[in-house]
Amino acid sequence: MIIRPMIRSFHSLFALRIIPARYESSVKEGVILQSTSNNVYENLAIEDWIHDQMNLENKNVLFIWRNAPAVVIGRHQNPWRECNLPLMRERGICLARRRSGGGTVYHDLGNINLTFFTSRKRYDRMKNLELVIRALKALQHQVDVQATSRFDLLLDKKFKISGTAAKLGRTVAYHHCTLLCSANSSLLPIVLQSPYHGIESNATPSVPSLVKNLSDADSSLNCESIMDVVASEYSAHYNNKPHVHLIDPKDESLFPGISQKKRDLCTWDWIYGKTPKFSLKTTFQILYRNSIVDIKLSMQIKNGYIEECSLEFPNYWLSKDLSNDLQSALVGCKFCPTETAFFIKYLVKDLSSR
Ligand SMILES: Nc1ncnc2c1ncn2[C@@H]1O[C@H](COP(=O)(O)OC(=O)CCCC[C@@H]2CCSS2)[C@@H](O)[C@H]1O
Repeated sequence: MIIRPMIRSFHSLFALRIIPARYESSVKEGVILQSTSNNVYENLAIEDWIHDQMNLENKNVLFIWRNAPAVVIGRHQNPWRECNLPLMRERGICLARRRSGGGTVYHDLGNINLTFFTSRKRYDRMKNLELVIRALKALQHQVDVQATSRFDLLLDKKFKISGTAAKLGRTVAYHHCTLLCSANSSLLPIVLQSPYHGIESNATPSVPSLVKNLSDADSSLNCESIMDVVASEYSAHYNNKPHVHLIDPKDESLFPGISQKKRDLCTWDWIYGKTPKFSLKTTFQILYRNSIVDIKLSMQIKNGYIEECSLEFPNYWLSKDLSNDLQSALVGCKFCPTETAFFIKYLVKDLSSR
């Protein structure tokens, strides 16, 4: 039988200072927090806050959260190589860079995220995944879910339903994973396909897999029931009554400094600027006075800004001086392929007509 966890507001517990007194007394206790927000930056800010502010020497925390459509890249990844940014812009899908390493995943309300916070000493990804598997089996005992050596969860030995990443601090650690319940599985591979070619970089590449939703295996495996059963299993592990504390990541009184953490995660400098240095080599064509002109472009991009740029045109078409002017106009600009291509086409036409 599944015991539905009791859902409480976390606010009163903190206000009464019950949390520090009670939960810091024993490692045997696990606190379950569930976000009331579907904003990816707010939820990632909660992870940062817990990581930076909570003393996890004697307690563990499970944070349960879901986001509106978003693509979440790893700390050391290149967004231009990992996803379809123009399509995401068109569909209003957010891009977020998380603090943990690893590959790129797609989130929407059909995807659950689970963050297991512990002291660094107690960090154990396999134990957490085993807990998730026990929870899924409690809902549907025939479901075939197994953990792999790279900490993915596979359904029927073939389809990925969960990806893992982690952040190890000096004293605190967290392991977070996704769980695909009823996400938009036709949009997922399209959004994670970059339209750009010619990017060379040492950034962490993602490892694409065939994915499937748990609800396709059995309709009882929906987001609500899975969040409940994971919470119950987590509580059972600590012999606690299952209590899920609802938290609002906008609540500065509960999480002092959280708004700044969210702002940091939303900045261009974090999302794009943290991309490891990379180069782009490409060719493109522009139509000018009824003829097609081939242009070769080569760039070095550092911290998201164009550091070096070289453009090759047919000599008869644009003088060396004008071509140099164009290259230096691009150096120092933020790298944005759509804007950069537009800018080059516009300036090239302008310069060549002089
Ligand atoms: N939501 C989701 N769940 C599982 N697998 C996914 C998902 N989205 C995409 N994918 C598949 O995984 C690969 C990338 O696998 P790869 O192994 O490269 O990366 C990961 O798994 C990272 C997991 C990060 C989990 C964090 C938890 C909270 S915030 S994000 C991608 O190309 C798809 O094929």
